[in-house]
Amino acid sequence: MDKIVLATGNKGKVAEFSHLFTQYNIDVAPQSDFNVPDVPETGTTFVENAIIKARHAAKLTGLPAIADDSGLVVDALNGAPGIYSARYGALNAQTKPSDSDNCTKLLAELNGKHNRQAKFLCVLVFMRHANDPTPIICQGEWEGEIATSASGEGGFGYDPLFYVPSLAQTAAMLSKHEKSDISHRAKALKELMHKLQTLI
Ligand SMILES: O=c1nc[nH]c2c1ncn2[C@H]1C[C@H](O)[C@@H](COP(=O)(O)OP(=O)(O)OP(=O)(O)O)O1
Ligand SMILES: [Mg+2]
Repeated sequence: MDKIVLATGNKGKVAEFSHLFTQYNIDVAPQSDFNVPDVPETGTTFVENAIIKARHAAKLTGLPAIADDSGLVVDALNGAPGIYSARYGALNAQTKPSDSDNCTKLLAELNGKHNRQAKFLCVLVFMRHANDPTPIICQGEWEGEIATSASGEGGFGYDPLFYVPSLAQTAAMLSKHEKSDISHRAKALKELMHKLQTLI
């Protein structure tokens, strides 16, 4: 199969995917290798935003593309930040918040709330080309709780706040191997690779 472009500008995702892809015989390169810029995520669902990103990268490179749209869904916040996870802690629409801005905002919103249940969601979309009318869509979930303070140095995004009760650790305290065994992204990719192999 052709080289596949990974339609994300997030270095944390790229690092996880490069580890995850080692178990599959597939040639994947991040969109930065082709100078593909970020595209506005104007959808109202994870699926729409993943399709927007995959289509954009496929269009600019002429290659098949895989995009990841993911986020944190918090029960006590009625599912927020959800598809807005990357923009959650922004002070205005122009500036992109840091991971730590987003974590600070999440802790403030949950201040005093008893229910800390949450899950990470990951939607992966594979498009054979920019006009592919039947993208392959897969989804993975990872259940956890939002801690009351950050811990751990690994991972990215909300990982320092995402507490996994069965391991008694936050996602940021796990090694990349441990996270790649159980994460929402790993689950979605497993399903995607299974579907792709039955097609090739
Ligand atoms: O495993 C994860 N561990 C911690 N945080 C995570 C994870 N997975 C997604 N997240 C957070 C990061 C970001 O705040 C949002 C994704 O937003 P999302 O638009 O999909 O990605 P992004 O804008 O960072 O890069 P891009 O759109 O180029 O793929 O959810
Ligand atoms: Mg994004």
